[in-house]
Amino acid sequence: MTLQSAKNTDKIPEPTLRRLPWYLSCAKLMGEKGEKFVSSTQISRQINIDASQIAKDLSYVDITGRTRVGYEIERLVQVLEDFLGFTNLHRAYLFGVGSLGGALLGDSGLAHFGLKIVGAFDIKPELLGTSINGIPIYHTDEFEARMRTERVNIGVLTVPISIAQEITDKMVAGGIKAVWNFTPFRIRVPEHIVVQNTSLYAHLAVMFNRLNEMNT
Ligand SMILES: NC(=O)c1ccc[n+]([C@@H]2O[C@H](COP(=O)([O-])OP(=O)(O)OC[C@H]3O[C@@H](n4cnc5c(N)ncnc54)[C@H](O)[C@@H]3O)[C@@H](O)[C@H]2O)c1
Repeated sequence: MTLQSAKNTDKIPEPTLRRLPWYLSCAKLMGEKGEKFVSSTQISRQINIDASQIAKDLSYVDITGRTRVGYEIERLVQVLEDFLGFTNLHRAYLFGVGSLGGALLGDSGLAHFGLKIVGAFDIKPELLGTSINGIPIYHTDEFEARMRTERVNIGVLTVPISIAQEITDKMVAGGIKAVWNFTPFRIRVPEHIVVQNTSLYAHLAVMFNRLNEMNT
């Protein structure tokens, strides 16, 4: 008997997509410890998410668990990495090499999650012609020309808020298909462009709120 044999073909919900990387990290860690199988109950204990929720989430990916033993770790890791798009590197450009943009360029972890930043753009003369973590920095005016020769479809936006829309428009006109927006500005894009807004501060607000709840 299998834990679940039929793959769920419904559109995958966003919360599920956000939880899958947690399962991946957990499975990897257990694999490194020499385990061969992992059950949803074991994952549940590690990351404090309901086991039935984990089994439901995993029904969206092409993996079948076995009663009592669970999922084969090696296969689970491979299937999740493929499903999440972490195995084929997505090429990206970054705009705005300031304190946040510079830190992102320095983060080799992004490549492990499938994002390879192949170039960055800024306007500060002292940055041009230099590189961070092997990633070259060019003048923003060079973007269109570079887009014609490099296959890049993601733009990471870390410019000042005042020019967030202007740079987004430039990216889209140049052929960028998805924008990872770190600015607090709600950028407007045509329908076929994917936007992911990310804010560290939003998580901070959740933490403060929970902290207050705990201490009242
Ligand atoms: N999402 C988050 O959690 C988070 C965290 C920190 C900062 N931010 C946002 O990220 C953005 C950058 O913040 P920061 O602290 O790194 O600012 P910063 O001032 O250190 O960096 C901005 C960089 O953009 C460059 N720039 C200016 N005009 C440009 C252009 N036309 N083309 C390319 N680059 C240009 C500047 O020269 C500078 O290097 C801001 O919008 C900020 O609000 C978001």
